[in-house]
Amino acid sequence: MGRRSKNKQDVPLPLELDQKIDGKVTKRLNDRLKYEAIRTRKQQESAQRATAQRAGGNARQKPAANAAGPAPSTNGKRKAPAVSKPQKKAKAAAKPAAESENESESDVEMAALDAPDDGWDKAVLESDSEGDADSFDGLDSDDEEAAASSEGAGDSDAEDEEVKQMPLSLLGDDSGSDDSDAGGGMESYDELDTDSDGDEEDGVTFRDMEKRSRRLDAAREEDEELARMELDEAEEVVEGERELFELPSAEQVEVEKDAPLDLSQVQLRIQEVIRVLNNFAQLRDEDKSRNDYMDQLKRDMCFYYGYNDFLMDKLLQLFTVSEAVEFFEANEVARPVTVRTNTLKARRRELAQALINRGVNLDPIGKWTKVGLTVFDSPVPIGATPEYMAGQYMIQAAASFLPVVSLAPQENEKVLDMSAAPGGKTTYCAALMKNTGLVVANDASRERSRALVANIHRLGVSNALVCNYDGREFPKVMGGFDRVLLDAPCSGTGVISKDASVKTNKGPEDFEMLTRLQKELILSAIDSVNADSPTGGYIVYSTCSVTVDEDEAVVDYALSKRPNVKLVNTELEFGRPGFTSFRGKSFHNSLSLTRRFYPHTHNMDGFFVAKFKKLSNKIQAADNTFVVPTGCGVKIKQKKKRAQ
Ligand SMILES: C[S@@+](CC[C@H](N)C(=O)[O-])C[C@H]1O[C@@H](n2cnc3c(N)ncnc32)[C@H](O)[C@@H]1O
Repeated sequence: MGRRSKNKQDVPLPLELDQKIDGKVTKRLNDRLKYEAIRTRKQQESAQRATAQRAGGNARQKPAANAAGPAPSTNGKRKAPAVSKPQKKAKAAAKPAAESENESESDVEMAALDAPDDGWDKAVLESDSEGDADSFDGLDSDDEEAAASSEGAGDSDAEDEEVKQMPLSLLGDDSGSDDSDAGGGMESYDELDTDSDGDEEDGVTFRDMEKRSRRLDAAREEDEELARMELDEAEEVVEGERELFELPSAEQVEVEKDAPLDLSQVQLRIQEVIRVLNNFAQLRDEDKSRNDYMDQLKRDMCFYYGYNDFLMDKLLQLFTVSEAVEFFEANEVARPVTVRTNTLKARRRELAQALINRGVNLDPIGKWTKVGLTVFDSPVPIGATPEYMAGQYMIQAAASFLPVVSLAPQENEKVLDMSAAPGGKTTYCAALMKNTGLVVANDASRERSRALVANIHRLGVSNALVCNYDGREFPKVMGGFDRVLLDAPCSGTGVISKDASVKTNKGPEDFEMLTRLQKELILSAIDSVNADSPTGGYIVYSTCSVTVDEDEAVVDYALSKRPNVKLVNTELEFGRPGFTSFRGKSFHNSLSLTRRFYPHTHNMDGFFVAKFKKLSNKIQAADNTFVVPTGCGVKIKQKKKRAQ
């Protein structure tokens, strides 16, 4: 079973349901408990502030509740906060480290709690959003470019309105495609403020807004700091009072098999065991080994998070125990919904405006992509807007952009997407190639290819050819590609937040079968590329799995079987280097050029990307002959190398 993820984009559940899912305590509930005391205190503060303001006082008062220390628990004793340090870290890590500026769910809640009670800011925000539709209607792309190029000189109401609605980060980025940047856009609210007569008529200027906003930010930061201090203090007290943690006896373990503890108790034990493991010399029980603690931890984490033993073992091999918890926690939270602008049909700025007009709350994904948007919430189904129907965007996970960014297909090239359905990457390739050249979109599954064809039509792709071969046969069907993408079938351990069944539905045989297939496919992908391509000669291998067996081990196998390729830089700006050794096994040093992406560090699906350059179409065989490999070990002998 395990904990279930809750999509930030979902309609919020009623509180009672939200707190208990599958009868288990969720992290959300823990967060709520943690912040309950703070919320109560803030309400008191707010009331005090209002009283002080009514009495003519201007100064921000230090909250009395805080001066008195944290709110006492019901039994009058200080209690440890419900959320562990590892969880706090996980929460912080769930913020996109590399680029995105999304707030985590509970951060958003905190921000809401911090909102002043006077309603002023809310009123301003509401009136802004009411103006959305008018301000963007009729703004065609020419107007938009003119507005952008006049940089700050705009004095029309429409421009003022536009600036109020658009996220600042979009204002400075008018590219709409990966390779162009029209620049322009307003730089800051200060500039805008120079010509905001219309707003002054309403008694509110942008400068006012900005000042108020800064004051509120400062107040919020102060509050957050106080809350942090309180929590740390409470944790320290508990730390000091804590008794030595004892592992359950063998009998207790047996009893728990039939009558498991409730989730909050298991969660506490997980925290305790991690605390011991992280300070083993000091906190261990002399009679217990590290393995004893690890065994208990695995049992508890399997139960708490709902993984099978096999996958739990595999994942624990990847991370330290603390980081493993961060990974598991991140898998309980849905990744942000992201869309890719289809630059064959729209520019990102225009698309963003159209969606904002529909009340969609969005932002660019990050600096690394000029076509991605994160959708925070939407009053309309994001997969059913007129813009979606018109093919202006694809709903696509941010991590799924990465293999295509790395592949970097060029105009007029011949590109193979070896396992293409449902077509997120095929259609991105076509867009980067501006519908020129040829994209062969292959997938072994005819069933899945229906969605591929539908997406190709919807997005207006006209340079794609769809086929249904087993990728392992491909070199015998067609070859000479400038670039090949192999987004391989995999176990999906990077996308557990989307598909929790991955936690339990794979065992050792599945991994064996998958890795064999991946190894055969990667050789076919390499053999399908023309090393003499004037513009390319590249292969990108990607998976949405984080296991080394499916990632580095497959790439290392390819390097050993195909000495006519080498790994090159993925050209991706972030991501962790791949492993060059793992559990006593060494991989080729160049594996450090591959990139790993994790939900808990990058707030995107777990992904792996490796990029090869093919150096020659032939390889030298052991018997000194040169062969042109054609995938899966089928070789055509070439003439013997002349004796030296
Ligand atoms: C990770 S998905 C591909 C996702 C796709 N690249 C995208 O971005 O939308 C892997 C795909 O591999 C296909 N597949 C599985 N075995 C295959 C094989 N032997 N040859 C080609 N495709 C295969 C599956 O049908 C599945 O659609």
